Amino acid sequence: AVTGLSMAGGSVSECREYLFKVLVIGELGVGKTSIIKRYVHQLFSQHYRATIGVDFALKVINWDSKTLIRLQLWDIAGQERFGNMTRVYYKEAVGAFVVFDVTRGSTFEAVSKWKHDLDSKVKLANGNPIPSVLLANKCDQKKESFNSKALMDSFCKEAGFLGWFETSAKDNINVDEAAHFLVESILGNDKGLPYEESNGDRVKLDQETVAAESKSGCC
Ligand SMILES: Nc1nc2c(ncn2[C@@H]2O[C@H](COP(=O)(O)OP(=O)(O)OP(=O)(O)O)[C@@H](O)[C@H]2O)c(=O)[nH]1
Ligand SMILES: [Mg+2]
Repeated sequence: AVTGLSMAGGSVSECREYLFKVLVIGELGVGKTSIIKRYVHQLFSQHYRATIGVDFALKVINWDSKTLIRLQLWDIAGQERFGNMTRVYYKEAVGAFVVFDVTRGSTFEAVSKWKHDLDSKVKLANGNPIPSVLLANKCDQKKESFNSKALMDSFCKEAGFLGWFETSAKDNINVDEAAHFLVESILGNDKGLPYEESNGDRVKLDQETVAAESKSGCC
């Protein structure tokens, strides 16, 4: 199962491996856990079980022939509601999704608070806010209060989001696209990040995980 990596032989040293900690935040029940489950495991469940505290998931991405990205997704319970623990959870994150539910206007109104909580508690090494993307989730459903595209664009610009996507964890709409967009922005900020590691020993250590979680090895 590890042929992809073993065969690479001498060229392994040309690979780059990144570990990116990415936060998923937003109000109770907006679909944070569901989006992650869809993205990482291609699964969806109608059943709602509130996350307690924080959960984790790992997505290994063969970004291109020379780049392997390990995306560590931090699924933070909506019931944390920008409390004291969020400071601990946000530590060293390099990107974030803020999620709201298009069927519940109140969850959109809370977006600014989550964004403010994020920006006040975590920053890039250069002092800039970490890249963040807004997700308007449950777009398979009837929208209660959902702004026009133009309004969403200007809201994002004002609030400091890099962009926004209408997503559905249920119907698998825009989940991969949103993740790709965020990772691209994070990679654009990569210079000097402490999380970058060149391949080498690290790859050997992680061989089994990589082989288990991705269809083909990096490089
Ligand atoms: N129709 C529809 N339902 C969704 C979608 N995403 C999530 N749900 C449902 O919404 C409910 C809440 O989803 P969760 O993913 O548990 O929400 P959460 O944001 O993790 O909630 P907390 O952990 O409490 O913060 C569940 O019943 C899901 O099945 C979606 O895209 N479409
Ligand atoms: Mg959850």
